[in-house]
Amino acid sequence: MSNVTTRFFHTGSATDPIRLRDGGEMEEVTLAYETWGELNEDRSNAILLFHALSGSHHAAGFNPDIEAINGIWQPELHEGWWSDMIGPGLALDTNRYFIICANYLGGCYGSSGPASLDPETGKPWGSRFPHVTAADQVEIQARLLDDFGIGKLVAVIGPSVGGLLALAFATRFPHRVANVVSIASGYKTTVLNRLVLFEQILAIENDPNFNGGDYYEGAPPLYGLALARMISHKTFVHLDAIERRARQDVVQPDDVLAWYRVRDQFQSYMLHQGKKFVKRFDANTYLRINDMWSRFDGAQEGDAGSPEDLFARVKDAGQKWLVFSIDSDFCFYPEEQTELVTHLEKAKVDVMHITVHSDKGHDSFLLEPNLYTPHIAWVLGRA
Ligand SMILES: CC(=O)SCCNC(=O)CCNC(=O)[C@H](O)C(C)(C)COP(=O)(O)OP(=O)(O)OC[C@H]1O[C@@H](n2cnc3c(N)ncnc32)[C@H](O)[C@@H]1OP(=O)(O)O
Ligand SMILES: N[C@@H](CCO)C(=O)O
Repeated sequence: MSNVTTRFFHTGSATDPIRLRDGGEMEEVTLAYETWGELNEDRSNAILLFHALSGSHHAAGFNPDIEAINGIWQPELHEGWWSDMIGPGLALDTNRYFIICANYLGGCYGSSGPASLDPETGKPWGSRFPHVTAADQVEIQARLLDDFGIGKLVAVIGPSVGGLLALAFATRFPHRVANVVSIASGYKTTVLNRLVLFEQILAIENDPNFNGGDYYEGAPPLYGLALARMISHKTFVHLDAIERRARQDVVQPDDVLAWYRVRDQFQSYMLHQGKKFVKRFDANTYLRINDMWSRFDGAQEGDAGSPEDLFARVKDAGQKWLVFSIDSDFCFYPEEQTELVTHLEKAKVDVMHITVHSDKGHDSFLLEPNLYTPHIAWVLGRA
């Protein structure tokens, strides 16, 4: 895949502000996004991809212009997170499809977010950046599709938190999408997941530099954000995988996070993940997306009275679903993922459920896309 560059979509105005479901209002919203492939003449070959928690719009190829939050070059930012999935002849075949991926609202990779400048003050939004729900996210991205003149999508695809957004899009705009691919995601965030996310909120908000979210003129809450990542990372990678991945030869014994000196390769590995993460991510963005994820309930996001009501509209629209669950997932537990399948089956929606057997855990979709490509290619091929 050749170089790609970030594009920007602007929407909203003083007379037509973006109204968010929690009451927030924004006069102008910017979405950073990338596209791959060509939109055909009747605009009928588009696929909308939703990225996960800390991902960006840069899903494939090499993008030289993604700026990390601290302005330091981060290799993992410039390489697409799904380059093995998107490209000529790949599952998301750019010879056939036009793929779009946007950095979600509240993000820190170019879309409007807490670290971006409030047009009214010329200063970073910080604590004043509004809370954004999954429904808000897909309403904004539907505007991006309108701007392209795209009516109905071939598919929406989302892994992890992106899978929640794919569900929200498919149920809020049931007639605007033919196929839905949900990967390692679910229907409703469980109490356990909300508690894990709550610990991450506490880690960030109790950082001495947090300053209520208004830290951009001083030292950022790196300790809290690193700790939040360390809490979450254990859910992204299968616990056995951590033992395999934590190498002895790169232990950094003098490495400390605040006051703590690592004692073994496992602590050193986890500390490294935290320290690596804070170079590319913003704490306020983490809190906004964490909040969106924590409160996710498919029926609520779709303004439906029940899952039955919600999926009845999916059935009526004739959507086809492909749901992947990962048997070693500690982030979206398999039972969370199968709950989605159960609702779809009860509504008699055309759904194919694939359980991926992987020793990698939740991030299997990042590390071994080859386990997913044949099924996705088949589903899209029948479109
Ligand atoms: C769909 C989306 O939008 S998601 C896109 C978001 N992108 C990501 O999440 C990418 C970041 N990756 C991850 O978070 C996931 O861990 C994975 C599973 C995708 C792989 O992460 P990686 O960090 O690439 O691999 P891994 O978890 O094995 O860690 C390897 C790193 O740990 C280091 N390491 C290994 N053992 C130790 C140790 N004992 N002490 C210190 N460092 C260690 C390695 O040197 C390596 O360092 P590097 O990352 O600087 O090269
Ligand atoms: N590890 C990936 C997937 C988590 O959902 C991320 O940080 O976005």
